[in-house]
Amino acid sequence: MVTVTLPEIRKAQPLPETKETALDIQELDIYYGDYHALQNVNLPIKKNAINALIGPSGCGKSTILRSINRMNDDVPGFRAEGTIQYDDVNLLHEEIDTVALRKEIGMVFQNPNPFPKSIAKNIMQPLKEHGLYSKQNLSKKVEENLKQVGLWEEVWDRLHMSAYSLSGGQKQRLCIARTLSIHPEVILLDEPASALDPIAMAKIEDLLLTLKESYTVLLVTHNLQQAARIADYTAFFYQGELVEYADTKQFFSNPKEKRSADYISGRFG
Ligand SMILES: Nc1ncnc2c1ncn2[C@@H]1O[C@H](COP(=O)(O)OP(=O)(O)OP(=O)(O)O)[C@@H](O)[C@H]1O
Repeated sequence: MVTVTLPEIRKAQPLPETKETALDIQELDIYYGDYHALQNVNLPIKKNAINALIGPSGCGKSTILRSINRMNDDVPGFRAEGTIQYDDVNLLHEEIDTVALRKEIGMVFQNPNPFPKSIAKNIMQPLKEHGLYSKQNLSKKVEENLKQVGLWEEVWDRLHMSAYSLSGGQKQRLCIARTLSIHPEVILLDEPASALDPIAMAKIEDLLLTLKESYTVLLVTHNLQQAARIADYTAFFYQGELVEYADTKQFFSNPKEKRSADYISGRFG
């Protein structure tokens, strides 16, 4: 019999907890003026995994996404202390190039916000802006991107129609395709399916499960069932504090903190 040691098994098939960290949030404090919105948050965002941020309204979930992408820089009174480490860069460094940052770390919002252009141009525009195309391969790239989000079959014969003619779920998948077109490493999604019907939501969830093979996914969701269904890791926030971070199965089946148990059983929030 061939025996395999534990380290060998780990090497062959990484356990979820041994996944590499894509973004490492360390001692993060966020202020809006005098308001201390996030307090000493330490959280690893795992590579090639779906990382869910959950918690009641106002607990700071969107603030984390917006801080990673530096979208709060212009908010009056906003201040961030601590580190968000990405490779060898602290994303909070004041001299960071936010255009380059947003190419590596893309964002998808709650309400689908396609450009007021044709379906094809929604994909072409970022490709052009980032010099990622040649005339010969532009339509091929559009096709590839739309296939990546399962939209090609639905829209191939109306690529030149306005993106506004799509359904809500289709618009959201187009926005995800647009984000993917410039090859980010990390995708931040702020409640991407909360405005959608259950079928469109299921398509987004299936898509995220596919995307995690190639990308790191950081998902803010109010929907606990969604986090339980698709997230590999779950972080629960309450009033600006990270209460618990765990493997999703463990978090929902055996939370360590009373506040987590109360929240997932609907006793508050
Ligand atoms: N631009 C801002 N100026 C002042 N305070 C803000 C600003 N944005 C957020 N806050 C405050 O920071 C806290 C965290 O807000 P945030 O939007 O991150 O919460 P959230 O968990 O994403 O909430 P929701 O689930 O309702 O979107 C809240 O108390 C909010 O009022």
